[in-house]
Amino acid sequence: MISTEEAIAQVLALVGPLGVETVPLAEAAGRVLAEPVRAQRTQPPFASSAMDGYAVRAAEARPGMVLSVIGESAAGRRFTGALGPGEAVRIFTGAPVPEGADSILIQEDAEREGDRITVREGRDTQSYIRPAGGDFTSGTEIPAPCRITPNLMSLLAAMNIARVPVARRPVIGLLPTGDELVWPGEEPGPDQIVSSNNFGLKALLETQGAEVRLLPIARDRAEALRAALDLARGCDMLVTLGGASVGDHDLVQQVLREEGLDLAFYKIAMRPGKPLMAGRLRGMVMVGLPGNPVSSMVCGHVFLRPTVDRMLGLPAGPLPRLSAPLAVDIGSNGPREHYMRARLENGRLLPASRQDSSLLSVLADASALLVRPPHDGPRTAGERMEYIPL
Ligand SMILES: Nc1nc2c(c(=O)[nH]1)N[C@H]1C(S)=C(S)[C@@H](COP(=O)(O)OP(=O)(O)OC[C@H]3O[C@@H](n4cnc5c(N)ncnc54)[C@H](O)[C@@H]3O)O[C@H]1N2
Ligand code: MOO
Repeated sequence: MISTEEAIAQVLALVGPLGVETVPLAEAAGRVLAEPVRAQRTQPPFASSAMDGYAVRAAEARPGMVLSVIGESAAGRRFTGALGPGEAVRIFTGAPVPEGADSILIQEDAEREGDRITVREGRDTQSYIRPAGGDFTSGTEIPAPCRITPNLMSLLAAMNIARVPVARRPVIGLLPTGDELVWPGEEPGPDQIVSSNNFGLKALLETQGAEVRLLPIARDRAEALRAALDLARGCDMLVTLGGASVGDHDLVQQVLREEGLDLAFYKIAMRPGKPLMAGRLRGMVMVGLPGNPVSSMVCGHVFLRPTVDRMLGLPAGPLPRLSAPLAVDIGSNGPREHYMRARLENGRLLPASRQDSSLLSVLADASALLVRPPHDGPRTAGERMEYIPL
């Protein structure tokens, strides 16, 4: 059995970035910017007012001074003249500051009568002028690669970048296997359960930026697995679910080897996740996840999230870990690195009392995976331990 760290490195070595496509800005959210882009304009394009009020000369806007209002500058419609001595221009937020003005007198500090304003006592003396190019200037670069967050979307739009070069999304086929499985909404037979792993993983992979193809459930027969393989044609990655262990009906490895699977590894020192396998098959990366529902999801986090990142051209490696003190004493660990379902409570890590890899209710309640090295000795409450936030 290889270590989890070694297994992550081996899976990542099987994949690379998939290439670039251009999408309209409105479709770029959540994608990965694949190439640097440059601002097509300067923002603001002119010195603009940050407040509603009057454009004035600061030296003249002293308490008690009377100024005459000679026009108006609104956002989208500027005042075309220039400001002379003793003059003010009515101005609104976002409007261009007229020539000759160097300060905004906010309207709360001006008393207006007809075309005249009087400057009030104790006026706010901030200039309230946003300089041209104060946000960004034409040619400012957004470096790549990076995820296009909602905040970055606003910036790209403001920069007038209407078409965005993004990483092609990896297409991932999810193949549930097992005679016991039915789809959600179906009526399971007396010995059957609802296939859940593919739905959890679909959500996980889509959140990470992949496009998921839900393949039909393959029954525990070689022909069924072969037929499913045909349906996976065109995928960048095939993820099989279940059938990975040593039972008589665990056929995935045997059948896929017959179909050309070049296996990189099988079995890792990880709990849950021991029977994990990975390799290459018909131009796809193949990852075989264990069937136990929590094993599937934990392996999805630990292996598939970095793999999707790599295919998107992002920096990829083991998930970042944080550390926190333990809330309780825990006994020693066995030979596999243990990813314990845990909750963070008042900043302390509390492992769930039941760690069986079939318990989805425990996983759904967890906010962290407490990671214990192989053969870790007993630990006492208060000791700091590493965890992966979920
Ligand atoms: N003698 C041994 N038995 C087992 C070993 C072992 O080393 N020696 N390893 C155990 C470990 S650890 C795991 S993990 C499981 C993995 O088994 P498989 O990958 O072969 O998975 P299945 O046998 O097909 O299913 C296991 C379990 O998970 C349920 N399952 C499967 N697919 C789904 C799905 N899509 N949605 C929901 N639940 C699913 C399935 O019904 C079983 O209950 O093997 C241990 N055994
Ligand atoms: O390793 Mo299995 O994945 O513990 O349940």
